[in-house]
Amino acid sequence: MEGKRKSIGFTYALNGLKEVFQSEHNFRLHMLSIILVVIAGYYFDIDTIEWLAVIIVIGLVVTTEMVNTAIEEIINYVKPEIHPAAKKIKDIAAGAVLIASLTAIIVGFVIFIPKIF
Ligand SMILES: Nc1ncnc2c1ncn2[C@@H]1O[C@H](COP(=O)(O)OP(=O)(O)OP(=O)(O)O)[C@@H](O)[C@H]1O
Repeated sequence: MEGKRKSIGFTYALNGLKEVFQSEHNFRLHMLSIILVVIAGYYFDIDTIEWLAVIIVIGLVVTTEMVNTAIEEIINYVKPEIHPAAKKIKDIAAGAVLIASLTAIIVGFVIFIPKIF
């Protein structure tokens, strides 16, 4: 019973991933970037620590993107009209995605630039 409830919860979580993938252009771009980074990781034979850094920033970007999308959905649901508070909340959530993405870019540069040149 407990196991079944857990698997239903997992199905809902996967459904959330599918929702974001289908509705968010940015999320699909992030997925493409992840595929390219993983290919680059294998190509340049990065070490274990470098893989860990790559995996952590990928998790950070995907998580913030999903939380940002959930926040946007909440605002669109509770405050669909124009409101300064709605703007502030969405801008802050978008800022979190920007910080996560910049962190990922910096980590990517630190790992791959010395291997390319
Ligand atoms: N209800 C609102 N009231 C005031 N400003 C809003 C409102 N909804 C959106 N905005 C402004 O428009 C920006 C874009 O919001 P929107 O909901 O379109 O997200 P988005 O840019 O489409 O995000 P994504 O591309 O991740 O879906 C917000 O960051 C905010 O500045």
